[in-house]
Amino acid sequence: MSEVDLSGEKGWQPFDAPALVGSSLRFVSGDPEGDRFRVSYYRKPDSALVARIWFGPETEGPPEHAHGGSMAAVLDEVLGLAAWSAGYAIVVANLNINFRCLLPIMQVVQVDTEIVSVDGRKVLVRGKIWDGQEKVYTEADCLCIEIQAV
Ligand SMILES: CCCCCCCCCCCC(=O)SCCNC(=O)CCNC(=O)[C@H](O)C(C)(C)COP(=O)(O)OP(=O)(O)OC[C@H]1O[C@@H](n2cnc3c(N)ncnc32)[C@H](O)[C@@H]1OP(=O)(O)O
Repeated sequence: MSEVDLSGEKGWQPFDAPALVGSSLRFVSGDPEGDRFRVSYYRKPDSALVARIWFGPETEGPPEHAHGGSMAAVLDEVLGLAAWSAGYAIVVANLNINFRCLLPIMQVVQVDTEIVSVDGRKVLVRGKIWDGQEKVYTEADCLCIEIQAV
């Protein structure tokens, strides 16, 4: 497979997910040379977590487009990690996804995240998979629940 450019934008700081949550998180980001997902995480200057993600041929659902479950897996990981990176040790309790447009595979897209609210143990994270310019493929609200860190 050819080189995939997952570089971030000026001012984004690389974010080391395994250093924060451990090496168990391999389903989406565990095979950086593979044919499924390739992922790089960053923090923006406002410290929001952002990801650059390549959906490889093994994520295919509709011909030449990403399987909905592959997008769900990405959103589960990235939005959950956004809560962790903001200081909340959580698991995801509810993930509500709207698929807006078919997402072509074999291209790099971006996941942006935002911590919307914190209410006791409940942390609501919102995110989207988009082209980084204007085209939104998928939007999600993710309810995370704080747990005792393991
Ligand atoms: C570990 C290292 C990882 C390290 C890796 C971290 C990376 C993160 C990215 C990966 C994320 C995942 O995939 S995690 C894997 C997928 N997720 C799971 O398998 C989670 C399975 N579910 C659970 O374990 C449990 O249901 C919990 C922990 C989420 C909640 O159980 P609990 O601790 O008993 O809390 P509970 O009292 O039920 O709920 C607390 C409050 O949240 C509300 N609440 C709970 N669930 C829901 C819900 N689905 N929808 C609405 N509201 C809900 C309750 O009403 C309550 O509100 P109130 O009465 O207080 O108002």
